[in-house]
Amino acid sequence: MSFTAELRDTYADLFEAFWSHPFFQGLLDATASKEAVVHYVGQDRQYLAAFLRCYGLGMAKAPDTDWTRFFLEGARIMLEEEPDAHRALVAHFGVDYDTSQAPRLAPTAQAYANHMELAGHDTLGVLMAALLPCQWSYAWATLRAYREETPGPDHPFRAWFAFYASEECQSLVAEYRTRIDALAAAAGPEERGRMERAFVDSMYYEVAFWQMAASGETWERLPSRVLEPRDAQ
Ligand SMILES: Cc1ncc(CO)c(N)n1
Repeated sequence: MSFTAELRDTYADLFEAFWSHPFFQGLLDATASKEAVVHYVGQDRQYLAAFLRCYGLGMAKAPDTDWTRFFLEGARIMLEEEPDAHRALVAHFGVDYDTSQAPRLAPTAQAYANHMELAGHDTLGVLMAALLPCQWSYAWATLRAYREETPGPDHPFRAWFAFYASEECQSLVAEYRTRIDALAAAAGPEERGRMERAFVDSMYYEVAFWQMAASGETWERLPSRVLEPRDAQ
């Protein structure tokens, strides 16, 4: 079995948690609240900016121009096409995409971005393993949505589902997997272990990102005793 097929198998529970999270299910049955969706889009916009910086770290590691082109194409899709998927989410609530920006990443989203960036200071294989869940979880879950209960033409978030389930996003995942499988096959057991860890942590953060959106997590929502510590005893 390939490295990524083994990851899929071993961490099937995380894929299921991603699918069944109430926020994703709320997008699927179109019951997600305006507040949660707008919070999600504001955070995700900044998350994607962080992801693009990781593509920059990948470019700095590219062993040849084939890899450079891979990162370039991934960045192009993220810059030019993914924002339209976001627009489709907030448009349903009459919210303008450009005004749904968050001033900064919430703790969970920041932790995820930090994790990916740190992986960008390890090997190309570790970086790729940390980036894979972003592409894979969305492409997998939206394709499953199409197979199980196709978001129809009247679905308010149809364009969002259609983007991630598209042939373009599916083949991007396939390409990520081919490249990661080759890197894993060439890596020693220690590096492969770090690749697995990087992947699992990102999968965990993908589920946590839904929770961040659903709960409206921000730094400001920390309990007041943390923000305003009492005098030291
Ligand atoms: C947090 C997160 N993960 C994955 C994707 C898919 O690109 C996204 N837009 N946001």
